[in-house]
Amino acid sequence: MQTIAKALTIAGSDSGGGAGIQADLKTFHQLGVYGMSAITAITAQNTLGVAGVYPLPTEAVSHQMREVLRDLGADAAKTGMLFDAAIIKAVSEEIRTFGLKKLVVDPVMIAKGGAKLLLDEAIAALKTDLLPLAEVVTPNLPEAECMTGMEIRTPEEMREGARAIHALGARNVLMKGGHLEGDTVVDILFDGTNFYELAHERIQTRHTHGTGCTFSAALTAELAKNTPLVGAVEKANRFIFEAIKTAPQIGGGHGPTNHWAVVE
Ligand SMILES: Nc1ncnc2c1ncn2[C@@H]1O[C@H](COP(=O)(O)OP(=O)(O)O)[C@@H](O)[C@H]1O
Ligand SMILES: Cc1ncc(COP(=O)(O)O)c(N)n1
Repeated sequence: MQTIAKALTIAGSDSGGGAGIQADLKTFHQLGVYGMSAITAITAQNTLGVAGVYPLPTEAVSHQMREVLRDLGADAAKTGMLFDAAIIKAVSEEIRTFGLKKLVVDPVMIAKGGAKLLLDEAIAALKTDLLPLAEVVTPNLPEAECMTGMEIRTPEEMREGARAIHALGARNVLMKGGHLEGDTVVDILFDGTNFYELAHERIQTRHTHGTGCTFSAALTAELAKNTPLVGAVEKANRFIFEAIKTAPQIGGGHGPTNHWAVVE
């Protein structure tokens, strides 16, 4: 009998359902992976923005991870919104204890509307505690700038930024290019030796809430299914493209993407 692949998301709850834990679980499910969660913070938000952030006690985060991992186990895991240094340290410790190898770190910092999902005091812990545990880290350009102190405005600067983030200890860096201008969106994967470019047409839309979460969840799901890294990144790239293209157009602001997207 074939056993089902399992993935764990360690992230914040988005009451609006388009980002965070909700986007991750929907994406895992759509890609045929059993989804589990450890919630770090509850946000009160919708497509117009984040109205409130309620972090959970550190022990509540560790406890969820321990209960899930000691019983069900996870073939891959991802982190999203972690909010503060204490949560990052607690999450890193559980990842080390359970020896989770296929870890995708989405270094969520600021929501599209501008709300802080990671405190400034947590950046150092993100770099020193969590990044060295990452199989892949998936920064967008502002996050990459924050982690490196570099200005990243061109594809060449994206490559330099990826090198600098790789030097912090992540085994692979997937630099997302959604924040650059142009008709084409280029994401760049760096494995420490080679660069791989993934390019697709830029879709003109305001419905991009949770794109980073959905992309990293798709990548995690593929890794859980044992898809090799480059193939997993390609599949996640196609999934987010299709999800943005067929977004359900709901809510008065930045609406969610289509978590029912189908890619071969
Ligand atoms: N307008 C768009 N058209 C097509 N793909 C997009 C668009 N915006 C983002 N993407 C894709 O969605 C993913 C997330 O991109 P990005 O916007 O850079 O990150 P974040 O959502 O973390 O800010 C990337 O893989 C990128 O290729
Ligand atoms: C709980 C939570 N986690 C992450 C995001 C980032 O969302 P986006 O990808 O739209 O910046 C969010 N808005 N809320």
